[in-house]
Amino acid sequence: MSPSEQDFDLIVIGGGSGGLAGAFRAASHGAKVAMLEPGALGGTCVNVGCVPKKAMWLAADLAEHLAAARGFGFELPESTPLSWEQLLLRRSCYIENIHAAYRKRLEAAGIVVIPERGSLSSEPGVVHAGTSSWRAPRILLATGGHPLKPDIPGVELGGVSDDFFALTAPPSRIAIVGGGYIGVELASVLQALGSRVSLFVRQSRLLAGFDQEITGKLAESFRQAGIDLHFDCEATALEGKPGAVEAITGDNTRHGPFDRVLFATGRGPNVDGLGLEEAGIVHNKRGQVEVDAWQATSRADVFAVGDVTAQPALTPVAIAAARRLMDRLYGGDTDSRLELPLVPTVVFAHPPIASIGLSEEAAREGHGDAVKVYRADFRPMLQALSDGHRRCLFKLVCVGDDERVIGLHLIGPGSDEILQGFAVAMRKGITRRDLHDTLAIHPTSAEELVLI
Ligand SMILES: Cc1cc2nc3c(=O)[nH]c(=O)nc-3n(C[C@H](O)[C@H](O)[C@H](O)COP(=O)(O)OP(=O)(O)OC[C@H]3O[C@@H](n4cnc5c(N)ncnc54)[C@H](O)[C@@H]3O)c2cc1C
Ligand SMILES: NC(=O)c1ccc[n+]([C@@H]2O[C@H](COP(=O)([O-])OP(=O)(O)OC[C@H]3O[C@@H](n4cnc5c(N)ncnc54)[C@H](O)[C@@H]3O)[C@@H](O)[C@H]2O)c1
Repeated sequence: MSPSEQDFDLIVIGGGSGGLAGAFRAASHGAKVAMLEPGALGGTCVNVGCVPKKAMWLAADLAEHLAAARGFGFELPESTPLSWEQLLLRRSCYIENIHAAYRKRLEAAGIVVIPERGSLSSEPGVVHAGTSSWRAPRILLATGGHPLKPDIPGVELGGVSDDFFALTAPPSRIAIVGGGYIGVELASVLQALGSRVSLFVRQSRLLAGFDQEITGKLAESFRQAGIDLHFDCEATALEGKPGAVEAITGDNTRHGPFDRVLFATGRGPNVDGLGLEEAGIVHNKRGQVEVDAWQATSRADVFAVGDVTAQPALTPVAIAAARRLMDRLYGGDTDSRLELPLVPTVVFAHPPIASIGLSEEAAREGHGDAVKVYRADFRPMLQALSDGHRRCLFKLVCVGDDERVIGLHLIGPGSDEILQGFAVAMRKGITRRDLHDTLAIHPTSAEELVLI
């Protein structure tokens, strides 16, 4: 056998959230693993997703807390400018530490990292990478996704979320197109850090699929914060030149000029050059690899996890899918697989939204009059003490005589940290009575959920 045909038990294509989790878990069960990753370790989440996004969100949160501190009596100067350069430096140091930690763990686990783009072969168990081919009886596809732009004239004048992370200074006027997770998060961070943001949403609401009352509150907060919000408004063209771009919308209105336009109009799977057709791997119309409940593709040796599939595009979903798959393939746990109905999620807007289970609309559609909704609408103590305007709305969606909790939706400061523990409880199938039987922790915002 030539060196390029070295045998592994598993070849992982992609070193992002899902690929790394799969490689580590398989190796922990004793598998000999190779991982192909031509880019930075950690993929989207670590380099151009969750992690740098959260750094920016924390900066925006601190800006809000500085205002609250003044309300408490701290004598801060009128203007407390942010050094964008310093923030970016801190952010990249943090990310470099993650890379270093991964490198150390990969080495310790004996995982061979091949810095090449991989593609499947029509021959089962073979992966091509550069001029080499590698063999393993099992292959994991974890190639993730990339931002999509709409097909409109002048689209090249606009960027995507990756370009947001490359900004060396905050734009003074920016347009963001798209009212999903990324559009909402970027709009909110940039406005809080001093940009004037216009957000163009083609639907009549933010964050389709989330509880509508909660997203209505977010829209209200955005308007209060000064975000110029346009609903039912599709960008049909961009005109101008870099640094002075106008957005033309469906009704032929011109908006701008903006120094930047960013598209946050969804993401597509990284399947170009992956050899799916040659390998006979079935995918859907969007190119996402079809997997069954066991992450198996249409070819017996190939499995897939994460954003390259149609499963929810969230890091913990990719990680859980990969770990459970490896526990099944190499750890002897024959029942191990991802269970999806209850996916907790946070939208890191200002204020944040945290959500699990059915929205009020979805619950009423499925369960009609058996649904009962309880609300706590209050001003958190920090806001009240500092004359802040932020309120929290916590919603409990219950069904049946025993009031089983089937949805929990929070908006307001602290929501992002509160949901995780309640997600554990939801998995256990709690009722409203269980919440009432739990002693509150006082004084907190979270206690509202057991008193609701
Ligand atoms: C701006 C933004 C913010 C986000 N915020 C959050 C958040 O707060 N919370 C959350 O849960 N999720 C968040 N997400 C989603 C999350 O980042 C993804 O769901 C997650 O990274 C998916 O992991 P993955 O392993 O499937 O793919 P990725 O992390 O994208 O990794 C795929 C890797 O495969 C590599 N690759 C691609 N093609 C090949 C090939 N042919 N050969 C070898 N390697 C290849 C790529 O270089 C990449 O490193 C965010 C996403 C974005 C864009
Ligand atoms: N906090 C988090 O967990 C987090 C944060 C960011 C991203 N993500 C993940 O990444 C995924 C991708 O994020 P996203 O915001 O790009 O996608 P998304 O699917 O959440 O939202 C895309 C938005 O763009 C709109 N859109 C699509 N085409 C358009 C067009 N031509 N013109 C105008 N609007 C258009 C859609 O209607 C939708 O509102 C998310 O679905 C989520 O799973 C998660």
